[in-house]
Amino acid sequence: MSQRHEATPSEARRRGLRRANPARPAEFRTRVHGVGAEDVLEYTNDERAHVRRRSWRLLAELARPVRGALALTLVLVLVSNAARAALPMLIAWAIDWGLPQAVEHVEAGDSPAPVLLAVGGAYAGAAVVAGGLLAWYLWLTARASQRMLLDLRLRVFRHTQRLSLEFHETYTSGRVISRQTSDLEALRELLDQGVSSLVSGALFMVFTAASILLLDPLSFGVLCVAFVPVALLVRWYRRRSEDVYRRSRVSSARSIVHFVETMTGMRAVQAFRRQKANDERYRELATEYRDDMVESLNLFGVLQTSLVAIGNLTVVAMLVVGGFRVLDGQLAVGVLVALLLAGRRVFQPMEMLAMFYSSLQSATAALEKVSGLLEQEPTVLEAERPVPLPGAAPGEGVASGRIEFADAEFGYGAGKTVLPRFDLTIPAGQTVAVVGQTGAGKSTLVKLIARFYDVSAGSLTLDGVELRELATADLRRNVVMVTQEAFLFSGSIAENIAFGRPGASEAEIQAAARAVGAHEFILGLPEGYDTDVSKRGGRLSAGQRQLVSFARAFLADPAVLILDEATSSLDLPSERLVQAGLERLLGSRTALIIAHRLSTVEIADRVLVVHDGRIVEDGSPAELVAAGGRFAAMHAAWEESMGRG
Ligand SMILES: Nc1ncnc2c1ncn2[C@@H]1O[C@H](COP(=O)(O)OP(=O)(O)OP(=O)(O)O)[C@@H](O)[C@H]1O
Repeated sequence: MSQRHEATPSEARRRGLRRANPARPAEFRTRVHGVGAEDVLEYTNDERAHVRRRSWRLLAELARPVRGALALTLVLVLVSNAARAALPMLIAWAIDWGLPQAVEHVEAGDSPAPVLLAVGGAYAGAAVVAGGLLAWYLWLTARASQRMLLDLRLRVFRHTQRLSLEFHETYTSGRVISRQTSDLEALRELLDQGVSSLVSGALFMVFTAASILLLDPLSFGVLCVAFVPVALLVRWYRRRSEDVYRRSRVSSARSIVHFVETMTGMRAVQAFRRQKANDERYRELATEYRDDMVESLNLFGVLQTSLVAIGNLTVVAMLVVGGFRVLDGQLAVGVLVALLLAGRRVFQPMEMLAMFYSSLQSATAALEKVSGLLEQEPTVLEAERPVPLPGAAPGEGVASGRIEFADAEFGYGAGKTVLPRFDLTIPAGQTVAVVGQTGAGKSTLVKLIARFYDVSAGSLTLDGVELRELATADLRRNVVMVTQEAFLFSGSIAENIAFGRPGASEAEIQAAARAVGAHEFILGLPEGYDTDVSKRGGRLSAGQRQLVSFARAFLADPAVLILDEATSSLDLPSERLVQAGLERLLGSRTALIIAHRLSTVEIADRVLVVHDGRIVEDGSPAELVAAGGRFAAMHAAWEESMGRG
C-alpha cells in the first residue's frame, strides 16, 4: 500500500507526463540504474554490460562534436609514430650505405657532402615530421578534450540541478561535489594526456617491433622471447594494482566524505568540541590513503625496474646474436646498431602504458559514476502538455490560490506511507497554521504543495488544476516556499531579494523590503542594499535573514505562500519584527505556515493539527481551544511559557 504510484504508459500519455524509457528491464531500474550502481560492489554480467554501455554512450556523445579533430589526431599519431619508429632504420641506412658511399667519394677525390647531406637530411626530415606532428596532435587533443570536459561539466551541473529534491535528500552534497571535482579531474587527466599517450605508446611499440622484423627476423625472434616475461610481469602488475587501486579509491572517498562532513557541520563540530576526535579520525583515513598510494607507487617501481632490466637483457641478447653474425659477415654493422637502438626503445612505452593504466582505471570508474548521475531521472516530472490555470495561457496564469487534496496519499520513495489517504480543501486567501509533534508529517504536507514531491495517489490541485499538470512557470509563479533556514546566496542583499522576481527594479526591491519591515535594518548595513552577504548569510542575524527571505517572497507575490517557521527562538524584539514582517507578507494570499509560535497561530484563520500523518484537528484557533483537544493543550503550554496563563 505504500508503493509509490507509477503511472501506466496510457495514464502517463493522458496526463502528458514524460516517462523514463519503459523498455528498460526492471532490475536495472532498481540496482545499477542511475546512481544506484555506486552502492553495488559486485555487478552481474548484465549489470556490468549496462554500466559499460552507458559509459561508452556518454563518451561517444561527448566526442561527437569533436569527431573531426579526433579523426585527424589519429592520423597524426599514426604518421608521427611511424616516422619515429623509422629513425633507427635510417641509422642503419646511414651506416651501411651512407658511410661506404662517403668513403668512396673521398677516395675518388670527390666531396662526400652530397651523400652526407642526403643521409643527414633524411634523418632530420623524419625527426622534424615526427616532432612537428607530435606537437600538432598534442595541441589538437588538448583542445578537443577541454571542449569535451566543458560540455560534461555543464551537463553534470545542469542535470544535478534538475533532479528532484527526493534525490538530493539521499545523495549527499559531498557525493555531488566529488562527481563534479575529483571524477571530472580523473577524466581530464585521461583525456588530456592519457588517451594520446596510450594510443601513441601502443603504436610506437607496434611500429618499432615491425621495424625489427623488417631489419632482421632472427632478432625479432629474440624480442618475442623477451615478451614472455614482460607479459607475465604486466599481468602481475595489473592484478595487484587493480586491488590496490580499488582500495585507494575507497580510502580517498572516505577521507573526502569525512572532510566535507566536518566542514559543512562546523557549527556542530565546534559546539560539541569534536575537533580532536575529528582530527584523529581524519588522520586515520588520510594515513590509510597514504599507505595505499605508497603501495601502488611501490608496485609501479617494481614494474619499471623490471622492464628496464628485461629491456637491457634483450639488448644484450640481440648484441650477442647479431654480433656473431656481423663477424661472419651475415649481418651489416648498421643493421645491428639499428636493432640495438630499436630493441632499447621498444619497451619504453610499456612504462608509460603502465603509468596510464591507473589513470585509465580511475577515469573508467569516474565515467561510470558520472554517467550514472546523468542517467538519474527527476522523479518530479515536468508536464509535457501543461494545463493552463483558468482564464490564462500556460505559464502566464495567476492563481486565486485554492488548494485541494482529494483522496491523496504520500510516502517517500518505496518507503512506508507517511500521509495516509486524506482530503483537504484550503480556500483562496486562507491563512492556515500547521502544528503537530516533531515527525508528524507537517513538512511533508507542505512540500507536496510546493511540488517538491508528487502525491503517491489521489490528486492535489491548485485552482482546480492538477499540480503535476501545471507548467513549471505557473507553479513557480504562484507557489513560493520560504524555508526555515532562510538561505541567502552569495551576492548583495538587493540581488538576494531580486531572486523573488528576476528583473525587478531597485524601487520594487526596496518596496518589498519596506513592506515586510526589512528596509530599516538594510539601510543600517555598511553598504545598504549593496552589502554582500557572506556565504549562507553569515553576516546577518537569523531574524534579519528571515526578513530578507520574506522580502524575496513578497516581491515574488505568489498566490500561495508556504512557510516553514524557524524553530530557533528569536529574542523578543526580533520575534516581534519578524512577526510584523510575516503579517504584512501574508496579506490576502493563501498561506500555509508550519507554526512554532503562539503569535503565528493566533493570526491564522485555521489550524490543522497533524498527528502520525493524519489531520486530527481542523478549525479556527478559538474553536480548537474550546474543543479541548491536542491543540488546546499546546495552546495552554504556549501561554504558560509566555507567562500569560
Ligand atoms: N526525505 C525523506 N525520506 C524518507 N522519509 C522521510 C523524509 N523526510 C521525512 N521523512 C519521514 O516522514 C515523516 C514525517 O516527516 P516530516 O518532516 O514531514 O515531519 P514534521 O512534522 O515536519 O517534523 P518536524 O517538526 O520535526 O520538522 C517522518 O517519519 C520522517 O522520518
